[in-house]
Amino acid sequence: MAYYWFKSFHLIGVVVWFAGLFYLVRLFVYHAEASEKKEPEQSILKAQYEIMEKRLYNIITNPGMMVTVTMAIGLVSTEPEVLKSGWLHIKLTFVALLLGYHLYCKKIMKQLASGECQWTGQQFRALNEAPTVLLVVIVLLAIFKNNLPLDLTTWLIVALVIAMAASIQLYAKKRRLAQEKLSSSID
Ligand code: HEM
Repeated sequence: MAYYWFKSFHLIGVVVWFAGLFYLVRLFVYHAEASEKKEPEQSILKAQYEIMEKRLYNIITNPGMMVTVTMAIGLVSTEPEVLKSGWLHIKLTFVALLLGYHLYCKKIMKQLASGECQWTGQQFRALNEAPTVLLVVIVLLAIFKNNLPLDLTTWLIVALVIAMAASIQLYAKKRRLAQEKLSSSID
């Protein structure tokens, strides 16, 4: 029974962690784009995004990560046999990348707060696709385990996910260009 409790809260942790990661980098987009605004709007926006990022990281993203990892430890200690599974080893490699991404976001947050970050909004938009790829791979490994098929269906699904991510980027770019055109015609 303990295993099911750990698994339930492992999944709840995953949902919270990813909600936090996705929203955090979206805030980085707005934070970076605030540099294009005139004063005092720029300083007001930057100060506000800094507060929002810190709160999001401390109250949602970090606790989500901790719950996921703690419950995962609960899972493997209840059923240590699972540690011998090949799929878990591959999954852990991707989880390590995800943890690296999580820590990198914290570094960016500090750089944005100190005004040292050189990233543009467009670069943050692209960065925000990285956890999507990790999410898809980790979930597929957790569900299919050692039977993850590498056939046409899987590659079609991967292509669909990439196409969706690319179209979101293109749509955002198109919308931004239209916005810039509108504001230059007003000026
Ligand atoms: C901290 C490292 C992690 C470890 C050691 C770990 C370990 C495990 C274990 C042992 C299970 C139970 C498998 C089963 O009973 O069939 C599980 C389930 C699951 N994990 Fe993780 N996990 C980790 C992180 C993650 C992350 C980051 C995600 C999502 C991005 C994730 C997604 C899932 C999913 C969707 C399941 C449910 C699979 C099922 O019920 O068939 N895990 N995990």
